[in-house]
Amino acid sequence: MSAILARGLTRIYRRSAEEIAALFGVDLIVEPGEFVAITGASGAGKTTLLNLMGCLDQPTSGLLKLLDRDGFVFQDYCLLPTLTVEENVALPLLFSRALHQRDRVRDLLTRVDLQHRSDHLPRELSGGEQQRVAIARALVNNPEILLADEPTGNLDSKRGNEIVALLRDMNQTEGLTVVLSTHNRDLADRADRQVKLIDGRVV
Ligand SMILES: Nc1ncnc2c1ncn2[C@@H]1O[C@H](COP(=O)(O)OP(=O)(O)OP(=O)(O)O)[C@@H](O)[C@H]1O
Repeated sequence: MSAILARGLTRIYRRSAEEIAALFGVDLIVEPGEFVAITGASGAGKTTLLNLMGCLDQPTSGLLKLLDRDGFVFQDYCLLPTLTVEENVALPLLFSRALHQRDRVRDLLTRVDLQHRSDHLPRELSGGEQQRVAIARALVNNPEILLADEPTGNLDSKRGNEIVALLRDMNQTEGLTVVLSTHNRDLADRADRQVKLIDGRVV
């Protein structure tokens, strides 16, 4: 079974009389354990595609099948400012009705090398550190698929490389399926496969 299967996936934004086809007839299969980079110029439809895969948005038409629960990482981290690092990572457990699994949270914070910062607030961390907290949070419910929209977009190239190395490591050691979008050619080259979008279509 594929991790992600999209057939004829289309998303049209309607604003009064205007229609913008952000994504048009996209066919895509991602196999379990793959590491795929979605590339393309600004406005090509990368965010639209990832939002659909993450069920943050609904397609206008087409078919989308997902193997299992997914975790989502945003370009601008989306951490809650008044919660500590540990509380941010534990937050999805609340919604999945799991008890606060302190061991799981601690394990993930160790994995992203932030075990010593668990009591800090997001504003006390650098951008790269905040993104590592966001990755730990996305993984806390043991998803099979990790979706990351420009996870390195706000970071310098050194920090960006560290984030991609971390995702690559999770992919190789735990078989996590990873789909990320990026403008950065070097980062895209480190994926198993690149899927390029031009004007909402896969080329
Ligand atoms: N809510 C919206 N209403 C109308 N048009 C939208 C909306 N969101 C996105 N679009 C349009 O859909 C197209 C695809 O946008 P999308 O954000 O998916 O591109 P992207 O490849 O992620 O771009 P970037 O690299 O700049 O983030 C663009 O033309 C954009 O202007």
